[in-house]
Amino acid sequence: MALLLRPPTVAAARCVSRHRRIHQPVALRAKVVATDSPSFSHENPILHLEPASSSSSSVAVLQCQHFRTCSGCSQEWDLDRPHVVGEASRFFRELGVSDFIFESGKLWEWRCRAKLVVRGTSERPLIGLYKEGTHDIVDIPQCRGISALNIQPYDEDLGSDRHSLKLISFCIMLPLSYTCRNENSESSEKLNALAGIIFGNRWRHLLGERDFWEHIGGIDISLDPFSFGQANSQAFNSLLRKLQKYVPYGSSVVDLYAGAGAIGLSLAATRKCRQEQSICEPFMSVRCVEINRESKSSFEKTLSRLPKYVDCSIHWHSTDASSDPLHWLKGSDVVIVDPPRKGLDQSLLDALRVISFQKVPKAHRRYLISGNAWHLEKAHAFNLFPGTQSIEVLAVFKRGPKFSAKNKKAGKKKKS
Ligand SMILES: C[S@@+](CC[C@H](N)C(=O)[O-])C[C@H]1O[C@@H](n2cnc3c(N)ncnc32)[C@H](O)[C@@H]1O
Repeated sequence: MALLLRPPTVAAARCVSRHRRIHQPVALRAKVVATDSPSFSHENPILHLEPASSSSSSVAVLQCQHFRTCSGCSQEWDLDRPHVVGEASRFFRELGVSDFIFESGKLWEWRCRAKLVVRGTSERPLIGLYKEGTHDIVDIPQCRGISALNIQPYDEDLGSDRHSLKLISFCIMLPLSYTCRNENSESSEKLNALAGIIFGNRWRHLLGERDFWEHIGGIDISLDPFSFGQANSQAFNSLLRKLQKYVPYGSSVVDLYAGAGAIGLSLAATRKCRQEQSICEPFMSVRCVEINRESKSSFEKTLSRLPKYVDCSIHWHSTDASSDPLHWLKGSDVVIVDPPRKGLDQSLLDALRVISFQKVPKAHRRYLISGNAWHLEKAHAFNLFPGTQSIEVLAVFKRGPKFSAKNKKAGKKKKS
């Protein structure tokens, strides 16, 4: 089999634990990237895993009047240090990562996207989340996570920042997708007065700016209502910036579970695939693989706004990443995997093991890092959902077994 994943390859996984209460066990979801050279630096401010000082904990308090009733948040104190971080740290230490780091950004009003339920009456609408374990709506006008409900509507004359626009487009449109399935219904006509409506699997733009743009990871990213979009753009931006440092210039990247291609396209733009690159420099390519066909138009819009100097081969593939995954791994130096919460598809996991270390006996191929097929190199955690027990971890894997500093020294001596 001709596999072009050249050793030593790096893989990075973005893991997520989404647990409402701290006593629940931690589960991690992974996003994988594979690269050739581990060049990276730490330029962003990083919160290391040291006990939080009393002064910092007194500052990072949720102070939300809905905390007891709303199911959105599960941690009221130390928002900059979710309890789950300790568990995650132990988890990664056991896997050989001693310098697990956790980065926290905006702690309030960080949420740019929210799916809220609308109930109540037209005189007194209730907009919020279900009460834990019920179908009762908790109205959350003073929510500290999103500023949507306090925000002034976008004013063409006065202007408004991107954040306001974003909140309006997503907080108004998504609830309508739930209440208005029939385009010809009486209520849908009434709703036509609003900005945009989602009908089943399509949406209609009615007024205002048609396209919604965010500047993340160094590029303008277009997201329509059907494309996956991260809830915390600022923290996602930090994650992307970190990830970019692990991807060598000129890599062949495959972005599996790509959504609208935010990760793949930001790598294409930032890993310097310039026209004027010399003949001996490697040529970068990016393939985005996504099952949701609706994301393609967002991908194409983003592509159209990439800087002119980006001159690498970039392709979109509307398909299931889990069917014939080897096809996507072959010829890739970097594999990014950012699956939905259910995690990586088994077929892809199998393919990653097969492609990474062909000599591992079949019986040992139980986990990505078992049998020394891959080893976990780094883990950077990001506070993507302050107030909850959900963190996202960019985990970097390299192909083959981990060599200790001692072994590395010995190897170098031998070479010389
Ligand atoms: C967590 S989102 C990640 C999106 C993107 N990486 C981002 O950060 O914007 C997971 C994406 O995987 C897609 N997906 C789910 N199952 C898939 C499959 N079997 N093959 C390809 N894409 C899939 C979903 O439609 C969704 O867009």
